[in-house]
Amino acid sequence: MGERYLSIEGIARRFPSAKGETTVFEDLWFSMNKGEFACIIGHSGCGKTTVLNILSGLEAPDDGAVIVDGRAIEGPSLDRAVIFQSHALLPWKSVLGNVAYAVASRHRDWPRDRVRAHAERFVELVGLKGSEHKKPAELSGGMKQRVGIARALSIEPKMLLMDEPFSALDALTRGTLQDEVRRICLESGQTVFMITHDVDEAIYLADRIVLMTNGPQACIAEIVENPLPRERRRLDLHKQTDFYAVRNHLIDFLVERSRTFKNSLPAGYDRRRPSVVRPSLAGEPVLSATRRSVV
Ligand SMILES: Nc1ncnc2c1ncn2[C@@H]1O[C@H](COP(=O)(O)OP(=O)(O)OP(=O)(O)O)[C@@H](O)[C@H]1O
Repeated sequence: MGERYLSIEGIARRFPSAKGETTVFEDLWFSMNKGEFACIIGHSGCGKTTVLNILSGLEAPDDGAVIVDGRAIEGPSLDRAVIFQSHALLPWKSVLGNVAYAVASRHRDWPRDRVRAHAERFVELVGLKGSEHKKPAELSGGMKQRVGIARALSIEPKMLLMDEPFSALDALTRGTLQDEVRRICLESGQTVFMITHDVDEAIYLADRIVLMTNGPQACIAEIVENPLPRERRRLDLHKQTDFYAVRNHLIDFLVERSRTFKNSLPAGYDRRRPSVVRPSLAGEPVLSATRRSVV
């Protein structure tokens, strides 16, 4: 990690509404380095999916820009793969067929056997070897989500964009897939931006957690740096010294400060530089701040 990969620069999104126009969010600033894993947390309607759509290139911001690898996003790119909560698989194609379809779109000059071998590698990576000839209708929710993950990973994107990818799964499958995605992302050095409502999931997966205030006119309240060591195991999280410090901080934000934050902004608050906080049992240091204190 280290080199800057993505910069969100002052983006806003507005939609027509009964009152004329609603600003969902405005003046969002956030940047990510290559290989970083960021989660975004905020209440329903604050605009998380809209931000992700803008990062994918499916939507354009009304103000501001997103720069990736030095260039403004102007549309979708195979460099940025999206994993949705619903799997969006092609129902008439097999597991392997769904993945191979993505590979063939990425590598139009590859012969069929090379496409197939590449797709097989990713089907195996997500633990679906043996089910490669099944159609989506024959798969459980967890298996379908694995196909979606294999399909996104198979095009070897520079960035993964994930919209609550595990939320529809049972707890056991969710945990296993979280482990696999974390391992694969760490090994591949992919940059990941993920939406989640699950505080524990964010603490397990993310290097940094972006906290959005409630909408409309949502903004980034704070960037939370994860104090846990990067080498961490899901089942040991609760034994980590700072786990409860960061967990309490996130829950406190969701319960209270996401609602009140905008009304208590100090004069001169600079949205370009939201506070950076690293919760710890040893106190709660604000690493950089444009406001005086963190509750
Ligand atoms: N195409 C659209 N036209 C009009 N309003 C829209 C459109 N897309 C999103 N919105 C509105 O923008 C707001 C933010 O939507 P978005 O789905 O980004 O929120 P979210 O934070 O992802 O919510 P959730 O957590 O429930 O998925 C909502 O009020 C939604 O109704």
